[in-house]
Amino acid sequence: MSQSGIKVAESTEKCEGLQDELMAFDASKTGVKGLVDAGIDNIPKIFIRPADEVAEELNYGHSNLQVPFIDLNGIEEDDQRRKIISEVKNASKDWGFFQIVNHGIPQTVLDSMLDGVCRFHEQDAEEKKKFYSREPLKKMKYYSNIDPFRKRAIWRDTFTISMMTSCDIEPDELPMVCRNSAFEYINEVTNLGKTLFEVLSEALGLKREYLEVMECGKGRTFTCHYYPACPQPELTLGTNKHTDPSFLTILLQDQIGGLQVLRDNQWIDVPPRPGSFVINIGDNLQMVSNDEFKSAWHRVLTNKVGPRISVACFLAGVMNPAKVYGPIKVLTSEENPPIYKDFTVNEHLAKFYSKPIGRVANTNALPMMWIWGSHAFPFTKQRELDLWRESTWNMDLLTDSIDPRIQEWTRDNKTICLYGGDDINWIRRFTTTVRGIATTLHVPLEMIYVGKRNSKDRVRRCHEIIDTEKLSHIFPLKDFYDYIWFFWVRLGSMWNSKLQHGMTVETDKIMQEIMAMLTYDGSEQGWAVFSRGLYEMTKGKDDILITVFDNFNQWGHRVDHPDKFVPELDKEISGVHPEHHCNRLILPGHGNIPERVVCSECGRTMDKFVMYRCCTD
Ligand SMILES: O=C(O)CCC(=O)C(=O)O
Ligand SMILES: [Fe+2]
Repeated sequence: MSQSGIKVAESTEKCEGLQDELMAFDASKTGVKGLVDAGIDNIPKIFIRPADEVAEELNYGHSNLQVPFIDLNGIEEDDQRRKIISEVKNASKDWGFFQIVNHGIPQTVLDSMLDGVCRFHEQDAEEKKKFYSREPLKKMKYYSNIDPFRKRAIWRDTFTISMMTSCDIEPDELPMVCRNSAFEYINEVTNLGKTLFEVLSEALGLKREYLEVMECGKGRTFTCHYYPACPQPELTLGTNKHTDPSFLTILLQDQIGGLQVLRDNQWIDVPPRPGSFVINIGDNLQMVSNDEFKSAWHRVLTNKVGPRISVACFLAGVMNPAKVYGPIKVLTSEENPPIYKDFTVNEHLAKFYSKPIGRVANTNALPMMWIWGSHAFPFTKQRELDLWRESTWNMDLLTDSIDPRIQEWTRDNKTICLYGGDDINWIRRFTTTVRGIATTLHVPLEMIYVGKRNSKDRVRRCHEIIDTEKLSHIFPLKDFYDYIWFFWVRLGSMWNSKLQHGMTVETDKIMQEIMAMLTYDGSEQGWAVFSRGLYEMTKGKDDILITVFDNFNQWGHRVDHPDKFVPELDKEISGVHPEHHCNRLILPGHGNIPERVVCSECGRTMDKFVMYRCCTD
């Protein structure tokens, strides 16, 4: 593993000409299952692995060694627990992989989960297509794993239940075909995760609750794979070898087989064993344990028989609000200094998705996905530059698919107001005034609150009040913080992406706008952005907006058509010159920090300070 904690699998084959085919396959939304149902005998080119990758795979040997098999029976009895802890410790150090039985989850729960996943993938294609998506905020999505960051399609379809940023899921959020089985499975495996983290903590010589207190078990994703039988498995081989970007992975596999772990350059089968789970240490646990535990390479071979079904539960740690993890202090010493830098779950995921499987690696693959969604394909530096060239600063770029209502309002050419801050008195005054003016001027206005980063409790209270007093639209109350997080993470990604391409606030208009948004968020004040459809935009802060709207009588008469509202407002806002302003741009300390930044409003070089903060409110 490199210092950044990323393991890299390289291949040199180029794959020009496949992109269109990959895109068409993705657009069909029927996945590999769709191809098999259509009765193909020869697998499409997009699945055929290049010669050098095949050669590389053939370089490894195969061994009949046995993956450690650990019986958890009696885990609460002292003697037995000591034995289990010692077995888990050895397996985690030497292998990073082990299988467990007698974990306490009834066989019926495991069987129903596998059945439910099978039903999901084998349901009517039209029904399944409704879930086809890669949107980060979607809790439930299905996609065929043309892993969008790589260049070859993988012979499998996947359905994920994501609790990366929020903790809970309600049964009615799960698809009908597997609702009860999935809900029960999620709860059982979550508890098993707690038990395993306790054992792993003790295996590291730490207090039983250590890893749980570090919240390693948060940020869960249940990834439900379906590997159809393949007519030519020798041409596609299987999934790329990889390590998991999690703390821990709890995997349930059916009886087909195909999973292998790499040890001393030899592939070793991880055989299906009824009633067992496969447990593997992820990259994050390797890093916080300072290499005491290993995150092992593994892969799944494609098979002539199938379908093979597996469910991987990734326990990835806290993503929102970003939590910084690093080698656990008591596990390091002068003789054993920290091998890894501090990291956030997001940063590590971004690195994971930018591993160069093809020749061209782009460390920005995940941020690109966040900014442009699937348009970012094939995630190269060149594509990133082209996308920036094509982008203009408008509501679409600012909000993308965060909330479908915003897209609808944009299409309907409505005037949209996005506003933020966490001062409820300002919010009350601002929303009431602006709505009153819009009514007077017959401007079709939709206002939506986008809150403030790092102010979860105050923003929650604002949300509740805005909702009760019907001041404006809000993001869905239950998951509001996920939406707010994503809104700001996207803006942060845009900033970093521009910075990496050498663009600066002085020369780049979009960067000025992004910076203005980030400085609004860094201030204690309220702010708002107005746009008419995809056309004009204007924005302003707290006191400037209040001044402009208080003076409405002096300029309102010029708005003789709803389309003139935003341009006239813009003129007014630009005419107000506050006597004093001080902008603050707050960037995360572990990201890309530019040497020099100029204020997007006055052009002066900004002073740089270092801030440490212990909490998010
Ligand atoms: O399907 C499997 O057995 C393993 C899948 C896997 O490695 C993964 O999803 O990361
Ligand atoms: Fe994996």
